[in-house]
Amino acid sequence: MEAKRPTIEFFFDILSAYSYIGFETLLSLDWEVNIALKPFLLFKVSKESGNIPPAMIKSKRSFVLRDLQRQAGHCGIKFCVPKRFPINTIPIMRFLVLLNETNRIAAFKATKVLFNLYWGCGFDVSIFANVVEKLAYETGFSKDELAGMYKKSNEDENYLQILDKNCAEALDAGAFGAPTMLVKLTSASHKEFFFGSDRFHHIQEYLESEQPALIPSKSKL
Ligand SMILES: N[C@@H](CCC(=O)N[C@@H](CS)C(=O)NCC(=O)O)C(=O)O
Repeated sequence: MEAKRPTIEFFFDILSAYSYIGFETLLSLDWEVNIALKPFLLFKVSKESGNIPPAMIKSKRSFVLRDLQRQAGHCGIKFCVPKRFPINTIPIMRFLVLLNETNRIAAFKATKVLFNLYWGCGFDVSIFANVVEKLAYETGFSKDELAGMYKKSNEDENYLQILDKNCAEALDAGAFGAPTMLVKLTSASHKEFFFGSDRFHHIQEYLESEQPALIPSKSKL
């Protein structure tokens, strides 16, 4: 009988460079876990937790830029500073919510495309025309279908509500930034909170504490 798998809920915003690194790292791990995408809004989570975004503190901003370049290089992830930052990611995050509700695999592919276009190539992903072609190529949807989904996600308030619900869920669990990960072991009744793209070794130890067999022995972070 197959072992039940733990779940990692990945809370992210395309605006967040460390979420980009966290997403790429998470996808590269061959852990036997379920991954649930949880699009949320970094600004809302920062504000409502009383945090100050790192880019607003001068010394932190210059460190963060160097840190991101070093960390992306260390992980073998393409990185560049986008021409426009910050951008309004609400419309594109609403679109990812819709996709995630209707086609999980396409949501993973679209998230990868959007992170890569913004943090890997520097394109302004808040302009749908800049991203639709690449999204169509990677997800298999036509450009018209994607444009229809984008329109629907930004007209139907249900998708904003899901985005807000994801923010509230993360905040309730103690979130103050991104990426936030909530890990649910199969035997646990609670979700364990982790913050940052640089804490996968902690998550690994946590997962191994329950079912070491789900983590290949070569998977040392
Ligand atoms: N050390 C973490 C830093 C993550 C980070 O700084 N994330 C930003 C958003 S891109 C944030 O939410 N910062 C809030 C904070 O550091 O309090 C990592 O490597 O991932």
